[in-house]
Amino acid sequence: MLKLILEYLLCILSISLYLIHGGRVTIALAVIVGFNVYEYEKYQSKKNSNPPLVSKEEKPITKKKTCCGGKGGASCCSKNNKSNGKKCACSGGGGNCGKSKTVGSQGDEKKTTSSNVANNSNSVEEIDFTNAFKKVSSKKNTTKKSPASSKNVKVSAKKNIPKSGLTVSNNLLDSQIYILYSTLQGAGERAANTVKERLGFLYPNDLKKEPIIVHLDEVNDLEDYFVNVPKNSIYIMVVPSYDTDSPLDYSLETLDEISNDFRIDKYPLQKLVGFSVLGLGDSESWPEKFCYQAKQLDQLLSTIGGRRIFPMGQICMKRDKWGAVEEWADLLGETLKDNEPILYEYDEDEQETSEPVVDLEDIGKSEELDTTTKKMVSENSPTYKNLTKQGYTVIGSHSGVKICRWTKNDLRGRGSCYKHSLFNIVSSRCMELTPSLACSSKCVFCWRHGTNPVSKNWRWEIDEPEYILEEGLKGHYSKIKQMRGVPGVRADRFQKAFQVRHCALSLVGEPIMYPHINKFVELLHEKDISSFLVCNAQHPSQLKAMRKVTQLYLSIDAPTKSELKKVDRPLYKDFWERMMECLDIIRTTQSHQRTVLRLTLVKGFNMADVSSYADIVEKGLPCFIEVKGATFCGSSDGNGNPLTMQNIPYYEECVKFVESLTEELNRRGLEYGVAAEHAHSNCILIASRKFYIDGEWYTHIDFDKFFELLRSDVPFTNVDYIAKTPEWALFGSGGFAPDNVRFYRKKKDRNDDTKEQKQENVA
Ligand SMILES: Cc1cc2nc3c(=O)[nH]c(=O)nc-3n(C[C@H](O)[C@H](O)[C@H](O)COP(=O)(O)O)c2cc1C
Ligand code: SF4
Repeated sequence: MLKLILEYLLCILSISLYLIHGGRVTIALAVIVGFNVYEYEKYQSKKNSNPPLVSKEEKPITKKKTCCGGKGGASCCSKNNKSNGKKCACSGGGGNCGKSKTVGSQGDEKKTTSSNVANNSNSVEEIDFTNAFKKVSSKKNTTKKSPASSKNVKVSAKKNIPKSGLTVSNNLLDSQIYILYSTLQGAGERAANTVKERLGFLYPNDLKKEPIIVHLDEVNDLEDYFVNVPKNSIYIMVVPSYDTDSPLDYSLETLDEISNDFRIDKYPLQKLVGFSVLGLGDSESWPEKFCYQAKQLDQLLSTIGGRRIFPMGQICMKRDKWGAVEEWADLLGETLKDNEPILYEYDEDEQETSEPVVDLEDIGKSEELDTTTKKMVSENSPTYKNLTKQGYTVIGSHSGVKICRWTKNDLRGRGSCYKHSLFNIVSSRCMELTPSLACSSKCVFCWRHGTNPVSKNWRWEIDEPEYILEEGLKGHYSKIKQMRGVPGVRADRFQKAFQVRHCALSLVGEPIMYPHINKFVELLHEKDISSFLVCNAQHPSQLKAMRKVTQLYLSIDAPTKSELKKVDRPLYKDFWERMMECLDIIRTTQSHQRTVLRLTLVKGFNMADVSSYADIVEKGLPCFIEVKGATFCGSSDGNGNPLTMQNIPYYEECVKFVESLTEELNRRGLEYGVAAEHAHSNCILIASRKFYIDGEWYTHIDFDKFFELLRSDVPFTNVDYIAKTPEWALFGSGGFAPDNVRFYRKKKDRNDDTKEQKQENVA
């Protein structure tokens, strides 16, 4: 206003002087006035774009952002547009507001983008959703960018995350603390317990809620933990680092995926009150990579919106004393008591991406793999030691072979496994092998859970199939050789055992994940070794691409989405859709194969809903349905297995289940019948009636015919290499082969049987 009056007076003065002096002085005066007005404008705009930096002592200003949200029409944005030449970051729709990306869901007016932080430079804005942190200073909005700062701005704009701010003073002690830990050998668990104990001293006087400890491997849905963060929580992450494959890899992979997933909120951890990471490592043996995974985790948490409330601890397990863990935890506790605002900074320069992953779908191009890719199980890794201790021979870096108890049994003339009764596999000539020790599920009944690597994608070095087969056979034969001194081993069977005829591709992990699975099966067939491939129904594209196998299994561990999630704890979010797709594939593309659905019954988990199982069978129309009671793997040895003996069904319960399922299938017009059994293994076979010829079951395999057909290059189907099911294997006959001697333990009870079964796997 004052400026206008001044300009008005000056104008009158100029005209008067012009009339008096004839123009020269007037021109000079007009130039002076114009210059001053210009200088004044410049000063005002500079003042607006340089808010004072907020010092730690200053109280954060909690005024909300001044953007119109669309209501202010042109006036809101035009000023900023004029001053810096950029679009307004208003998320509202009206007026002249420029369009820009908003973070997360629409209409959440508290969410701001980095660009609105940059543009509304004379306002003070909120930078998170929880009210735990508020932005008090936005960095200066430079119009001329140096190369470094332009890189920053670019990353920041892409990330849409504020670069710095102060938290509001909120009471951290009100939060629920989760201590999430990872471990392979136990130090991580011990450290997490120590942190819990030390923070526990603050409860209930200071801390309102007792800290909760969580083993990351036992979290059913890890993604959910980081996307749908529990309200008012603090995550304290305790993690060791491994330069070999370790369980933490999966957590890092999940966080990395979250940060790159366009479908979900990019900053889900903004809802977290805060986080802190405690890294464990060994700086003497791994000086270059000391606590490197803790650092990656710390950065990833920050990338998806997490706010560090306490500096990352890095503890060397060799050099530092255990007291260092206590010290870190105590300091963290002290910090929680302190309500002073915390400076939050997002430093793009420090953001590193975690391990590159190779999508299983792209694996055909595996030769181009990054040479820095890790080994799945390297020789110096604790996983390797665990596996070898359990009797596995680790082949190369991702395959394993082990002789199962049935192979030993059969060598001693005590009978084969259920696959002998059902399909004619002789256990003493069977090799159990997996080309992928890693799996994409964490099934509750898996005896290996807790020690095998888990991943959705293949992200490791790849061994050649020729090498795996050669070394696998070597490993298997060396274990057979060891049996020569065992009492009761039959010389004829011992001799034949050195010519493997069957390969059960199951053991542990998910064999179809191995990128060269087709080549591997081909090599088996070249050696007249039949192939029994068991898949977890999570990799439809690999299943579709499978060439001929002797028998193709899909494990169906539950008939409904919610039960499947509970039993298999799959890593894939779309696990149900994947399973449905696999069922479609075996009904269509792979219908020429001998297809089997394997149902593993777990009492209290997946036995109740017979009708839903019938839906599954109807969708896949398999040749066979192999129903097997789960075996007890022990739940007390810390393998994360929640099953108890109460979850193991009795044989009669399995029979009842099979009969009702068959009845239901027949009621729907699907022609299936109960064909064979192996009562000792709690295993019963339902078969399609196309294997019931002239009043007799033909569920066995004619292996010679299979190889003959394979070599003839003539297309053939599942009914072209069948053999009659012998009397002793038929349902109701028990399934014990006559040329064997039944062996009873002296004091045999159900628990003894279970102990035995612990050795047996579900191959
Ligand atoms: C095979 C192997 C690889 C390791 N790699 C690293 C490493 O890269 N960086 C590091 O700081 N520590 C490394 N360590 C040390 C572990 O992180 C350390 O011993 C930690 O305490 C193990 O925790 P845990 O017992 O919970 O598994 C490695 C240890 C082993 C056995
Ligand atoms: S049971 Fe099979 S599918 Fe399930 S986790 Fe174990 S290996 Fe994987």
